[in-house]
Amino acid sequence: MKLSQFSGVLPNLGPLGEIEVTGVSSDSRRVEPGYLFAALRGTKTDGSVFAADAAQKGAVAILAAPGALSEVPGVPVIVVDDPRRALALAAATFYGHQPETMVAVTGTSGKTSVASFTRQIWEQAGFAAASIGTTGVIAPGREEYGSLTTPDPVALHALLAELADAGVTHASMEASSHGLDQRRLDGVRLAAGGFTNLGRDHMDYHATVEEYHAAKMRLFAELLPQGAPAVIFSDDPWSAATIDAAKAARMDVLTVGRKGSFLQLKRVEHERFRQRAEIEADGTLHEIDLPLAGDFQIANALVAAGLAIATGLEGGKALRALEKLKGASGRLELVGTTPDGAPVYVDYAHKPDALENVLKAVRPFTTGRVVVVFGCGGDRDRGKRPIMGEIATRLADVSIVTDDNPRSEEPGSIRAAIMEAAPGAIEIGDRRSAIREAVAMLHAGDTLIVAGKGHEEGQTVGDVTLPFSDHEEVRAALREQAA
Ligand SMILES: CC(=O)N[C@H]1[C@@H](OP(=O)(O)OP(=O)(O)OC[C@H]2O[C@@H](n3ccc(=O)[nH]c3=O)[C@H](O)[C@@H]2O)O[C@H](CO)[C@@H](O)[C@@H]1O[C@H](C)C(=O)N[C@@H](C)C(=O)N[C@H](CCC(=O)O)C(=O)O
Ligand SMILES: Nc1ncnc2c1ncn2[C@@H]1O[C@H](COP(=O)(O)OP(=O)(O)OP(=O)(O)O)[C@@H](O)[C@H]1O
Ligand SMILES: N[C@H](CCC[C@H](N)C(=O)O)C(=O)O
Ligand SMILES: [Mg+2]
Repeated sequence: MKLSQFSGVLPNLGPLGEIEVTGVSSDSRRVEPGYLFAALRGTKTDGSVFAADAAQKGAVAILAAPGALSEVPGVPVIVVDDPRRALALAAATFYGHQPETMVAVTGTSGKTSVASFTRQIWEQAGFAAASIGTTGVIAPGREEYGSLTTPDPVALHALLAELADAGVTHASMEASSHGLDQRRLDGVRLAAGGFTNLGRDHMDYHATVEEYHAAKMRLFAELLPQGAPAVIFSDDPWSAATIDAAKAARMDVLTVGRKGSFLQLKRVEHERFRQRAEIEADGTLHEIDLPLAGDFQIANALVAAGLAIATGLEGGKALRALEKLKGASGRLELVGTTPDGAPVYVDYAHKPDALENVLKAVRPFTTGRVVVVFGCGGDRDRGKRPIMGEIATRLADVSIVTDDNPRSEEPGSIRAAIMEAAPGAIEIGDRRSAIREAVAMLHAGDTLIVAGKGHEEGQTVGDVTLPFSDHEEVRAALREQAA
C-alpha cells in the first residue's frame, strides 16, 4: 500500500505519499525492502541507533520522535509525537482486518482467566472466538504458546487479521500494563473493556502504584470509544478509583461483584472443587454451579460474563455458560491427588496478591496443612520477594522456597531475599526436588500449591531456558508416591 493510505495515522506527506510500503517493523533485524521502520526509544536501547541499518535493509521511510534522528541518507524521516502509537495505528491500517467484536481486560491478576472465560462463553453461544494472552493464542483449530501477555503491535495486528480471515468474529485479549504503556493495543478496535483488580506488580517498570494504575486506565481513557462498556469488578480496593477513571473517560460503567449493579453476587457456597453462586442480573436471580475452585474465579467469571453481555449476549445465556467453564492452564489447576486424597494444584501466583488469594482460596477445604512451593523470578521487581515470603509464612503451614526463573540473577540471593521474611520456611533451590519433597510430605487432608510458573514449559537460568513443567514434575512425584 501507499504511504498516503496511512491517512489519519501519519501527517500529510505530500509527494512522499506515493511511496509504496510492503511492511512495518520497529526491529531493524526484521526489516525487508519496502518497509516502514519505526525508531522507538526502548528500555534497553534506542531504535534510532538502528535507523541506518534499517535503511540498508531496504526501509523506505522511518518514523521517529521529534529530535530523535537528524537525517538518514536516502530515506525520508517522518516525525511524529508518539512513534509507538503511530506504529500501532500503522500496523492496524496495514493489516486491515480485525475480528468484529473485541474486548480487552486489564488488572493485576485474573486477565488470562477472564480472556479465556470470555472466549469460552462466546464459543458456547456458537461464535467462532479467540483469546490472546499470557498462555498464547487459542482459536478454532489453533493453540499456540506466546511469549508476551500483550503481543507487540505488528505481531498483534498480523494475528488479528489472520484470525478475522479465518472467520473468527469474537476475540478477547489481555491488556498488560506494559502493553498499554507501550501502545501495543492502540489501533485495536475494542468494543468493551474489563478491570479485575490492582495489586503490587511490575514495580521495576512503573515508578509508583499510581503510575501503574494510570497505565491500566489508558484502556478506558484512550483506547475505548466514549460510551463503550467498562466492566469493572466492584470489590477490589482499587475499584472506586477505576470507576472514577472510567466515568471521567465517559465510559458506560458496569460493575460486577458483591457491590456490583450490573451483575450482583448475592451468595456463594464453596465446595471442594466447585462453588455455587447466586447472581442477580437485570432483576432476575440465577443459580450458577461454577466448576472451579477459588473465590477469585467467581470474580473472573463475573467480569467475563459482564463483557459477553455488554457486547450483546443475552444475560441468562452468558451466565449459564459459566457452568461449563474450564480453568485456564495452570490457574489453580488440580493436577492430581496423593493416594491419601491430598490435592496438588499448580498455580501461576507469582506476585503478592495472587499468592495471598490462592492460599486463602484453598484454606476452607483443607482440614490438614496447606503446603506451598514457590520462588520469585530474577530480573523482576525485587521488592515483592520479602512480601511473598511473609504471605506464605502467614497463610501456609509449610512453605518451601525454591527457584522460579532466576534469569541473570544468582538464584541463592533471590531465595535469601524471600527467606529473610519467611522464618521456618524450608529452602530447596532445585525446583524438581522441592516438588518431590513437598508431595512426599502430604497426608490426608493436606493441600499442596505449587505456585509461580503455572502454564510455563521452561525454566530460565542465565540465558538458557531448559524444558520444565510444574505439571509434569507434580505428576512424576505423584507416580513415585503411588509406586
Ligand atoms: C521492558 C519491555 O516491556 N520491553 C518490550 C519493548 O522493548 P523495548 O522497546 O524496551 O526494546 P529495546 O530492546 O530497548 O529496543 C528499542 C528498540 O530498538 C529496536 N532494535 C533493537 C536492536 C536491533 O538490533 N535493532 C532494533 O531495531 C527494538 O526492536 C526496539 O524497537 O517492546 C518490545 C516489542 O514490543 C517487547 O518485545 C519488549 O518486551 C520484553 C521482551 C519483555 O520482557 N517484556 C515484558 C516485561 C512484558 O512486556 N511483560 C508484559 C506483562 C506480563 C504480565 O504481567 O502478564 C507483557 O505484556 O507480556
Ligand atoms: N481475580 C483474581 N484476584 C486475585 N488473584 C487472582 C485472580 N485471578 C487469578 N488470580 C491469581 O493470579 C494468578 C494468575 O492468574 P491469571 O493468569 O488469570 O492472571 P493474569 O492477570 O493474566 O496474570 P499475569 O499478568 O501474570 O499473566 C492465578 O494463578 C491466581 O493465583
Ligand atoms: N509476565 C510475567 C511472568 C512472571 C512469571 C514468573 N514465573 C517469573 O518468571 O517471574 C513477567 O514476565 O514478569
Ligand atoms: Mg496473564
